[in-house]
Amino acid sequence: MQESSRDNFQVDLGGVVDLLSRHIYSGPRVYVRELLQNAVDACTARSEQGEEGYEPSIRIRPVTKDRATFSLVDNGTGLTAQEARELLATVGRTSKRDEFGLQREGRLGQFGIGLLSCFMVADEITMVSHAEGASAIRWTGHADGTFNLEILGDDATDVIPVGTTVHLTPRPDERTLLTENSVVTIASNYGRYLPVSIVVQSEKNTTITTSPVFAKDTDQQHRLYAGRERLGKTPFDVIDLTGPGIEGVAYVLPEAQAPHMSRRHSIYVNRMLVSDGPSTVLPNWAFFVECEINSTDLEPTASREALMDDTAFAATREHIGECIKSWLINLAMTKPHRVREFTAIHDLALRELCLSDADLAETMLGLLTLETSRGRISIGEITTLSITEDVSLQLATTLDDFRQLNTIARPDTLIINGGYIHDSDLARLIPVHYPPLTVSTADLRESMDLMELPPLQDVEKAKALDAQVTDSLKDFQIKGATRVFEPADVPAVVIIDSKAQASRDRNETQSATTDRWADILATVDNTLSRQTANIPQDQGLSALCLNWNNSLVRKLASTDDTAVVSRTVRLLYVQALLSSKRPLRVKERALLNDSLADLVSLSLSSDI
Ligand SMILES: Nc1ncnc2c1ncn2[C@@H]1O[C@H](COP(=O)(O)OP(=O)(O)OP(=O)(O)O)[C@@H](O)[C@H]1O
Repeated sequence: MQESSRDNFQVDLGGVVDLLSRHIYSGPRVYVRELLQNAVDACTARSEQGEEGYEPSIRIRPVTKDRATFSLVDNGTGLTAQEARELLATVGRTSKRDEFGLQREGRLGQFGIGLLSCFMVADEITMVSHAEGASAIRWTGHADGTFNLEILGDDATDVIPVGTTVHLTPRPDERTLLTENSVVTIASNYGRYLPVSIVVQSEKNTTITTSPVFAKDTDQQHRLYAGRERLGKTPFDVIDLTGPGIEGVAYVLPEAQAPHMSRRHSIYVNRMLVSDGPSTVLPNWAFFVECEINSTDLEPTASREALMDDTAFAATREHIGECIKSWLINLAMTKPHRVREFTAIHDLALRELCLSDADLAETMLGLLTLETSRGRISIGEITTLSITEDVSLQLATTLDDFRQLNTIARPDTLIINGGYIHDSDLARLIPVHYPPLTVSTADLRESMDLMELPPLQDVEKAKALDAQVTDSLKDFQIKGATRVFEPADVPAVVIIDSKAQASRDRNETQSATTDRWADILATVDNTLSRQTANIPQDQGLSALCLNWNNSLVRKLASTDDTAVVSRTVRLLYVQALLSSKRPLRVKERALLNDSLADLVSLSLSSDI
């Protein structure tokens, strides 16, 4: 026969108390927060009873050289003996949840463990409490999981005001945390915006509570001042974040901010500080603000040091994002000069924002600037140019392509540099927000094909010159391609395709590195050369385009002295490389030196 029985789990109370008090919280300083929380909740409960003239208040008396005990006094509801037995002595039992297990509105606590945090600083917690109409009690809890409850007589009850006083006698190692300075600092940190007056009473009285910067009646001047206190500089502006279940401000940073640097955001729940550091409650792109918010919807975890990542969290995040975007749109509409200042400071953030939000892009895109073949101009100016001058917009997707295309751009084309972060994506938004404009991807080969050829009567001369260029520069795999382009004083431009560029880089590294690494690079280069061997030579895009408009080039085409042509071509190649801002490789530096030396000796021998 099978036997079965149902038993309760056995709980080692001392172990549970130790676990909860020492391991759920980040450190012992949170004992102040947990006591404040209980005191505020008790005052809130008493306020709800509608007693006339009731003024909630919390007073803290830190330890001093003459006072060995820390006390926190509230004039809240107090506890009856029955409640003390049930609520204080039962771990996990709380009065702050309703019959459905939901946290009561406006309460800070909900888990029934907060009081245990006091065991991090003291071995004993004593609570003297008096609830209206009941006898006062003295409850003492011990870290080993035991407690004493004493019901006080009428004489004592008569002189103890309604409310609760918690007494803690600190362990010597934690005493500092219960002295005046620490208590003021910790209480201000967590409780400065709490809705009940808190005063620390010691040699002097220090009022902890202050009106929150995000309170409805705080004017903008005061908010800017609070921002200066916090950031150390006056914020560019302060954005109001008030909405359903949330009150708050976002300080717009007055200086550029690296996107990867996380800012400190202070997040309060029911006016008690929960998180004071980087937070994902702000969208990633909002790295140009620092926030102070208070929510009635966000839910702290049991440690009260983090927030649950739930639907309220997502809604808060969305709300904050929307407020910041509306502020920007409003600024763009009403204060164009301010938005230009903002753009100058937080350019990168704005670029990211426009890419992630179509509404914002509709208003802000025109303000962003892009580098173009006509200099750095705003997208608004680019679109105006395109419409008024019938200029076609072409996007160079790499910096190198832009540099090359820039030199050969036709007057009816505007080349946009998409080589910097976000710029290609932003240029591609132009047709979306400014139809019917189009932006095509610029193609080096096509652009070269579109360049004008020399006039018919000069074609043969130009072809011969091209052959000489190809021969003079065969070591560099550059072919000659004489064309007609502006400006006439530029004799040559060099066009190098990305594969050729990669090979240039490998060759350079090969010549400057150790034998073993050079061997590896040589193998890579040979393999790649074999792979591209089937591509017809004339399809390679690396070319030196000589400018038939340039008198030196035309003179060169009429010279029979092949040595002079070869030297000049090599020099023109190096000059073109330098003016396209490409660094010279070892081989190219040698070529420059040799060509100059040749020219010097040529001119010396002609002098003799
Ligand atoms: N100062 C006080 N005045 C009246 N009742 C109190 C006071 N402090 C504690 N209590 C009672 O003791 C209960 C347990 O308190 P405890 O701090 O352990 O948990 P909690 O505040 O309910 O929840 P949490 O763990 O989230 O803080 C409370 O629910 C409350 O009913």
